Amino acid sequence: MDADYLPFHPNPSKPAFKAPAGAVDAHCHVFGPADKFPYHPKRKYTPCDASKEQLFALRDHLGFSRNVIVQASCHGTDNAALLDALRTAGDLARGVAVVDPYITDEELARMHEAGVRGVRFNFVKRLVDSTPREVFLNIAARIKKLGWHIVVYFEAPDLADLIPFLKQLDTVIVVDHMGRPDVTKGVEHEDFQRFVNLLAENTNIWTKVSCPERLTQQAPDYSDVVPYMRMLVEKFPDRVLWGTDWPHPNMTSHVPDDGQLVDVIPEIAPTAELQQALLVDNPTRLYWS
Ligand SMILES: O=C(O)/C=C(\C=C(/O)C(=O)O)C(=O)O
Repeated sequence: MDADYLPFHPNPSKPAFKAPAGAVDAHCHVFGPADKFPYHPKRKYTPCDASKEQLFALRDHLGFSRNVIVQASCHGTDNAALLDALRTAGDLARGVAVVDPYITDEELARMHEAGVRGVRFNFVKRLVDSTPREVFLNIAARIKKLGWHIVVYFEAPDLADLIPFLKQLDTVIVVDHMGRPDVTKGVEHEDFQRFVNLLAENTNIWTKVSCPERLTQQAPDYSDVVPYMRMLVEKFPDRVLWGTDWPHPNMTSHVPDDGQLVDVIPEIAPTAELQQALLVDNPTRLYWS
């Protein structure tokens, strides 16, 4: 593992919040183990191993029922670790893969059979080299027949430039981590309002209200991120997802306590109805329908 990154919490607290039956951790990863599932040679970071067994034990510890496992850049387009975890979990997990344009229809079908229901387009420059937009459009066309959606990961300064591309995608689009707003600017700043307006004007665009641990300027207190998460839950209650982001790659400020992350949920989704939509109904509609 890269020396300057922190590992995941070895002993996360038991959350006080009781998740509703069927609750989904809709953004998490499996990494390695490297001796079985080596990391991609072109990766920009090397994480600590984080196994499917550890992920599923965390799911149970946090009182959740299901996972959506997302391919991370450290494994590139080698989805073997993801597919192995999906095949172990059966109906308790679904996946989001990263594919290249040369993938065969047979491999896509095998991924669907294993539980993959989307692909991820990563635009975060510290994580990946840039991919030509036409390559992504080609992949988007390839996955339509499978009914898959597209997860996108970008940082707030890149949003304005990405909007015309996003509008070319006629599937459901799920934005990771609220498009990573700069929480020092406030929810009314034009940058975050640009993101809010994008969802208001495009009902095919969803967002994960996740990663306060990455966005906060006052770790491990996440209160500066809660207003952003809550605004999106209240404005778009049927188009939000929540995830732990375990095992929290590339963290340097602190080691997030996954139990504490779960206990943020009632602050951002203050009613049982909002919690049901965020944790059960929305992920079920997108990944288990
Ligand atoms: O895990 C996350 O969602 C966030 C990060 C990494 C990735 O998503 C990835 O490597 O694909 C990050 O911000 O470093």
